[in-house]
Amino acid sequence: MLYTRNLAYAYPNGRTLRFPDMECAEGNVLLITGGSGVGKTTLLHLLAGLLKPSGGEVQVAGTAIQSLKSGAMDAFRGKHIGIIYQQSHFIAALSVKENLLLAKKDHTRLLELSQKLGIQSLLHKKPTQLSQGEQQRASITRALIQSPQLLLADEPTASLDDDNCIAVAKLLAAQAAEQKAALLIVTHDNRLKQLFANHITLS
Ligand SMILES: Nc1ncnc2c1ncn2[C@@H]1O[C@H](COP(=O)(O)OP(=O)(O)OP(=O)(O)O)[C@@H](O)[C@H]1O
Repeated sequence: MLYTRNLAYAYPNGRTLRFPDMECAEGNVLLITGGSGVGKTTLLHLLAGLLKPSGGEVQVAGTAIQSLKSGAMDAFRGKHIGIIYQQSHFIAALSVKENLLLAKKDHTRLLELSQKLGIQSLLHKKPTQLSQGEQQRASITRALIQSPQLLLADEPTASLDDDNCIAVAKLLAAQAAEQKAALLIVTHDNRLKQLFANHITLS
């Protein structure tokens, strides 16, 4: 589902970041950890096609995404890749439900996912009225609504307490497995190492 070969990225006037080769099959989880500044966010942006690598290859669902032009990349991302950020970036003036329907106007799917993720009673609320853990569950719902084949999660548990951290991470993995999505979690949160065996540390 996801694999990379010889992936590298050079920021203008910066050093070249080189990443170990990685693979993640559908339904599986790959955890990427590493300290501040090692390139976790850069890697996630390369895998999402938000940055073009200066070298190497990223394959998602059989497509070498580094070769796609920007319009085609945007369309590919919308169809195949769901991204979950540490901060949920919801529009404050809209309800949670309205925010989630912006991702895809599919009421049936939204209802089904909200029940699974236990947020159906929160849909009418404004995002700021949700706790951090609830916001993360809403973010996961938003990423899942398009049934992506690749789920990328950037520090999804960093702002959560231990109980919520484990609950959110397990929920994310369970949903990825159920939908046969490959799940890649990029984090400096060492608490997640106990949950996921498939693990690469960047340095
Ligand atoms: N726009 C930029 N221009 C030049 N260098 C950059 C830029 N963005 C990031 N870098 C450098 O690239 C390296 C990797 O940054 P990145 O943000 O990917 O690390 P990270 O592992 O996500 O860090 P953190 O955990 O602190 O968020 C760092 O050395 C950083 O200084």
